[in-house]
Amino acid sequence: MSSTGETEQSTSTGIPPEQIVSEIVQFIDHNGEIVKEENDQKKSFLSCLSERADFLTRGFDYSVIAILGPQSSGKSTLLNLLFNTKFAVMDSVSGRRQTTQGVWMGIANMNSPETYLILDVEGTDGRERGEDEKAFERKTSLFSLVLSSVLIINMWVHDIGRYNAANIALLKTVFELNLQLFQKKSSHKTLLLFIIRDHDGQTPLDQLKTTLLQDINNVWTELSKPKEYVNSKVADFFDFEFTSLPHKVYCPDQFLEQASLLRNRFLEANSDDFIPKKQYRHDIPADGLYQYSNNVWETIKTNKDLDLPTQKEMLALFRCDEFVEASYQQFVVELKPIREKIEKGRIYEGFGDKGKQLLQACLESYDQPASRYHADTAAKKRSGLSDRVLLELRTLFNKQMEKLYEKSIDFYKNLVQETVGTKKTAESGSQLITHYSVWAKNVKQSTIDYYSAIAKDSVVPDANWDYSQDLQELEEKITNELETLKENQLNKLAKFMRDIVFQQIGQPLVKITEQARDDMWKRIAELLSDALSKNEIDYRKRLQDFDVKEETIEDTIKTFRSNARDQLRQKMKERSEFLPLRMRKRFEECFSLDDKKLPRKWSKHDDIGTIFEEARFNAEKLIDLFSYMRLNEDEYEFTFFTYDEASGSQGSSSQSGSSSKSFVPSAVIIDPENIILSYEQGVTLVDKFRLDTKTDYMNALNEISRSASTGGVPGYMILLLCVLGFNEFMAILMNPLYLIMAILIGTGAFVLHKLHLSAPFIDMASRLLVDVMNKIKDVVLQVEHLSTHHPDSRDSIKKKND
Ligand SMILES: Nc1nc2c(ncn2[C@@H]2O[C@H](COP(=O)(O)OP(=O)(O)OP(=O)(O)O)[C@@H](O)[C@H]2O)c(=O)[nH]1
Repeated sequence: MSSTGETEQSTSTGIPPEQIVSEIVQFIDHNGEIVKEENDQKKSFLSCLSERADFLTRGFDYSVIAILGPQSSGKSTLLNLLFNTKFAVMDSVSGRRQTTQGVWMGIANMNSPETYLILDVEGTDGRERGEDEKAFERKTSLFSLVLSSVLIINMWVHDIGRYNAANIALLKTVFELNLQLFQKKSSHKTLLLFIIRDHDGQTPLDQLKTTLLQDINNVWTELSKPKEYVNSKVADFFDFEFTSLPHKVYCPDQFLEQASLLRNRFLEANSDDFIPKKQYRHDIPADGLYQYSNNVWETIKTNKDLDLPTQKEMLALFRCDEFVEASYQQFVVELKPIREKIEKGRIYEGFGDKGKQLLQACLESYDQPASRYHADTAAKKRSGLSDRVLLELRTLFNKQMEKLYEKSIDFYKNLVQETVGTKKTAESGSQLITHYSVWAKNVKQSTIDYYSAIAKDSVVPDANWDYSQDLQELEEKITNELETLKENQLNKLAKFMRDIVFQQIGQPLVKITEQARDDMWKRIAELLSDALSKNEIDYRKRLQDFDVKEETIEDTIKTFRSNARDQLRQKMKERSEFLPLRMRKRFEECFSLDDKKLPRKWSKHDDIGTIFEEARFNAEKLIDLFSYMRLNEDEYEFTFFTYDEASGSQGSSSQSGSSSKSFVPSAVIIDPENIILSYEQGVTLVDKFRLDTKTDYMNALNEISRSASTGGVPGYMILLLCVLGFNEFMAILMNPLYLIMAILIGTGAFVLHKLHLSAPFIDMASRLLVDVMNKIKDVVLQVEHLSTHHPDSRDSIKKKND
């Protein structure tokens, strides 16, 4: 019969077929190979287990029960009855032959809180295997012994007392193998449950039990034991239980009844006669059983020395790696949103605590299954997992720290910005930080505090991550930034103080320069000195706020004074740009206005030359005044430009008027720093000014000559004109042409008079007349000159005139 014979089993158990769960799988096949799904097209133990979460989550809370015994001794029948499994049972009609091949496994389906994994092992003493029988029997027996906590020894009643019977050989094998295992150190006893089949009751069970125990002891005594176990007893390693079942065929009802009673002993954990007590259980977690079974069988198969602790370690290594991976993946998923936030350049607040939480969750999820495995191995793997998680967290921590560094710099910049205002106003220099050194100290501390708080918050507790170097770098950076800012602020303060001084002296300076009195420099020097002294106190106080050394303060004040001088020179240069206008004004005040400050009316009695020269001198004096800065008392009387009466060729000689004086630089050694207008600029000014005033001089002359020529006509001359001109008057009246011309001229004169244009017209006409007269005069003089020096030519002229 094949291994899938199900029909007979379901009927023989008496359990309704629908309640039977057909979860039996071949773990080791007839050839001693572990059944793998892909090879055999059969369901493997692995895939069967993977569908049984209820079993996998049992941890240590399950028992493995295996059955050993002669072939066709009703092992599968019994297992199915006890555990509601569906192991294949031989069809008795087809004869006694091997049904169970290799090792089958199934999970008990008993409607009980207890969980059993049942191993149905190929019968011993079978005809099918032949020569290899002993070897295979040893291997499967060893495999069953390693895995199971309860080992059922199934035996025929008639085999008891027969020392050569198969059951004795089986016991010997089991004991030998057990010693082999115990040499490698074991932890608990295994229960050997003897089930005597076809017990007809003729020999009481107790007697059978005694016989069996005798046999057991004999076998144990005869065993060649390792040194350390020479004096050991079989009871040191095994507990024994004995029970019997009636003949299944002859007494089916009693058989089922007894089987049912036996079944009950697997249901109630609290009952005294409960068979698979906890103390017999192995320390292999349910979820590692498959891997462990695999390892054990592979080791047995290859005839290697079976070292159970090593097997457990190997299992732990394998399983713990799986748990590590599963826990780590879970950690990666939970870390994802945090990672994304940090990688986007944002700060994750409370990173440290969150990290610790994730680490703990990860380790807890690992510990739960891993704690059931080999403790040292599980601990090592746990430590590896912890390191891996911490490394990942550390990478993110480093990124967060980089960002935090940048953020701290921004934080610092914001603090600066808040104090100095917007960039625009800061650049314009209007914003000065008061009490700088105190402020800077606070800003630095706030930035450090900001960094430290988040950094501390980002360290996973107990991770021992150090950020002190970064913090030190930040401190240095902020110190440097503050130094630069301090320089900047000092420069701004210097400018501010300079501006204050010039704001204060600005208006008075304009007034003084406009007045341009001879004591102009004395007044400017006093003005500047007052302003400097007044502001110096404030400046010193402000400098002290910057926590600068005393000598630096002194140097700064010196620079402040010297810069003020420079700026004054600059201001004076600006003021000197209006010099031509001021000179013109000064000249006109003197030349064009009389003593009563009324427009001057030139008469032939006026000494134009002297007045003109005096007016020009007064105006040109301004060039000297504005050309050189005189702030010291001994410099007030100093002249930079002066008149050189002797020289007519150098510098700017007078081109009009009566003066031939030149305007030249003083021979005194001067400080070039104080020069406002250079000599060349002065000469250019003089030249332009003199050219400009030449017209004034000419106009004055013209005005005098005009007034001389336009004096009143005497009355007698008018009477004489009437008497002598009577004929011409009448001729005009009589001649229409003359009359019209006279009317036209008369009308023109009347219109000019009415429009008040007669004076300009006369002025123009008289000028024209004077010009013509002058020209005629020049021609006459030239002719005279020629005639005096060249008589011939005079003769020739005379001749010509003749
Ligand atoms: N005499 C007797 N026969 C039984 C008993 N239990 C089962 N059988 C019969 O014995 C035959 C073999 O039963 P299995 O349960 O297949 O025996 P097995 O030990 O599992 O057989 P293998 O797996 O091949 O070693 C079947 O025909 C059963 O009906 C029993 O208690 N006494």
